Amino acid sequence: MDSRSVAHHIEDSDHQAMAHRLYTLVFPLDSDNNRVLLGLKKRGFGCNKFNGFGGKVEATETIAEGAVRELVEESGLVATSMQNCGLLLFYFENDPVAMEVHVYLAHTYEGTVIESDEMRPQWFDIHDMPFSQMWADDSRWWPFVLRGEKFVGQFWLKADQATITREHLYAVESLGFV
Ligand SMILES: Nc1nc2c([nH]c(=O)n2[C@H]2C[C@H](O)[C@@H](COP(=O)(O)OP(=O)(O)OP(=O)(O)O)O2)c(=O)[nH]1
Repeated sequence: MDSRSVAHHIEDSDHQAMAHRLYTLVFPLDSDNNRVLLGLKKRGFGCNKFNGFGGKVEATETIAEGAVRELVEESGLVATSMQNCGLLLFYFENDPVAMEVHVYLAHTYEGTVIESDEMRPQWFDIHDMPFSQMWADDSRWWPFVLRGEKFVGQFWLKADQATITREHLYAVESLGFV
């Protein structure tokens, strides 16, 4: 069990004991213009989907460090302030390892947006997200972001990694355990 995992704080005894692989997911916001930067994933897991910027947390870094690193690698932006806004847990059919995704909003950042090998960045209106080209769960929890609510979402998926068979999504006062 990864000691950085926060899954044991989630009241779900069936899943607390599972191994959790840690990921980050960062959404740079342009609040003045109500825009968010997404990237079209060009390869690998989630190919051809728009998403925030993130990936696996490496063994030698904290989750927040991983979030900053993945953002700069995939978008060119260096976050100067980030807020942890959500926690997503994905359980795939026939997979003993759950995905634990730490979601952040980047309110300020430096640098220039660049296309990377992995992502083609594009700004979107926060009220007009390309959900048909995003992961199926994203349209469920994005409204929490719009309302400024922190959230925890647990999603159970079929082995096709797309079909949600069950979900438990709720607002939390704090993600202080993260
Ligand atoms: N919005 C959203 N993001 C998701 C979902 N599922 C999921 O893994 N992600 C995110 C978490 C990570 O940011 C990203 C997956 O990480 P990755 O496989 O690209 O990780 P990586 O860059 O380290 O991988 P690699 O290709 O370099 O080996 O996708 C989902 O359902 N919705």
